[in-house]
Amino acid sequence: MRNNCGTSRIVGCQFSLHPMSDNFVDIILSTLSEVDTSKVWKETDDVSTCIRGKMIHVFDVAKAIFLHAANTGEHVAMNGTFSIGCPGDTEADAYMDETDTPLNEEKAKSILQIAGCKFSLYPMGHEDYMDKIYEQINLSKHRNVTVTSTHYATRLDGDVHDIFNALHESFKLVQEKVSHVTMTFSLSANSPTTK
Ligand SMILES: Cc1ncc(C[n+]2csc(CCO)c2C)c(N)n1
Repeated sequence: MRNNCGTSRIVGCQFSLHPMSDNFVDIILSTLSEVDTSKVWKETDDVSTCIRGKMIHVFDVAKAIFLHAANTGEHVAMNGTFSIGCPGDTEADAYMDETDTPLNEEKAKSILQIAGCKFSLYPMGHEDYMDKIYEQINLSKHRNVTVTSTHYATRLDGDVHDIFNALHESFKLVQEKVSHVTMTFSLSANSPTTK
């Protein structure tokens, strides 16, 4: 395989939560503490939060954080980047020995929330990268979300569980073929702007 730029299968997600509320500090901090992050490495600063570990837990935690924040009813935005196979990532502190049971699904599944999402896949160092991207955009159409193309991104509308499922599946399938992949996303819930 020519994609040998990374051997580790640590997944990371660097993201920021932006609640459009006077109460933003409480919403960010309580969300970060309410969600069970014990199966991922986590670091928060004034700009963003980074979580790292097994793919299943990184997606579980990212989804739960967005759902808990949106469940306040406030207009909440979340932007971030998922990454896998980054040559600079190290496995040492990445919680790679955890079992595969996601810790937040039980609580999160009862939260029903509609959202809009724009995502972009970046399969790194691959000549056929546009084919890899189109494959996933086409597959998204069968994942219970409305798919629209827009400049530099694909828009997904629907339930947050279905949106995260589509993001997770796209990311998982691409990294099986391309070692180093990043995926950016931008989510918005409870926006006063109708589409
Ligand atoms: C997920 C996430 N992590 C960190 C920040 C940065 N940040 C902005 S306000 C605030 C709370 C008070 O310091 C923090 C940590 C963010 N926006 N979203």
